[in-house]
Amino acid sequence: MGHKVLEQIRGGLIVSCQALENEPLHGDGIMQRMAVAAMLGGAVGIRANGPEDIRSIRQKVDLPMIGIIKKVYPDSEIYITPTIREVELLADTGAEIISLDCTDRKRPGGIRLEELYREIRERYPKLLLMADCSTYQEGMKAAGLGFDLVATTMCGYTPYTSQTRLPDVDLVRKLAENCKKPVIGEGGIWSPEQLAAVLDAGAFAAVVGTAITRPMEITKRFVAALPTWG
Ligand SMILES: CC(=O)N[C@H](C=O)[C@@H](O)[C@H](O)[C@H](O)COP(=O)(O)O
Repeated sequence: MGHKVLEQIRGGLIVSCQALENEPLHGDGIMQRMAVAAMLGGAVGIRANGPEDIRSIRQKVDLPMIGIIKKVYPDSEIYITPTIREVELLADTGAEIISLDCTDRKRPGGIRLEELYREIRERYPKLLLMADCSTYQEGMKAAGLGFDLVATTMCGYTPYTSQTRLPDVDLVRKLAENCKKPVIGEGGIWSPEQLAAVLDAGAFAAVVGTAITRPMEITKRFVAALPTWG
């Protein structure tokens, strides 16, 4: 199964359709509609947050899904699929790929990434696992552990990486050249030109979220560009 899913997403655009509880587009089947729009627009996959959205999208969209659960624990900064509990919930949804934070930070309960990885593989051998990383070292480590896909998702979102040059095309290139796993360019892609640059740098596929599915953030960018008069 894994191989087929990878072939389906190769060279394509995956659209992230997420709205957290505090965001205007949360609930009411809106992410399902976003995902249908993305599919009709030519997306090859969908990234979604939480069992409810994943199941609802699945009813209308027959594309590979990257499932995550964003959950904040008091003892860790890691919030994308932080523990085995979120993996269990995601495995139940049938999402083909599960993505988890693989940054070099303390995990909830002090569990090490190696331990979590081993447990997931033992219990869910068929799942494809994607590593949301912020640096080259983290990506190489995840690839070495056996993650099926390595993504640049967290670049710019850890205290030791910077948002100033997203998308980090050089990071994509370096990982694609060295990690021997499909690399997913994700994070800060705002234009078709940037998407093309990420793929040109060797990404296997790329994820675009905010620039397509978060109208509040898109509006902010336009508003910020308004000339100030008077
Ligand atoms: C850092 C983090 O929490 N990233 C999240 C991961 O699921 C999402 O909020 C992003 O929208 C997603 O990665 C796509 O990236 P962008 O929205 O920049 O195209």
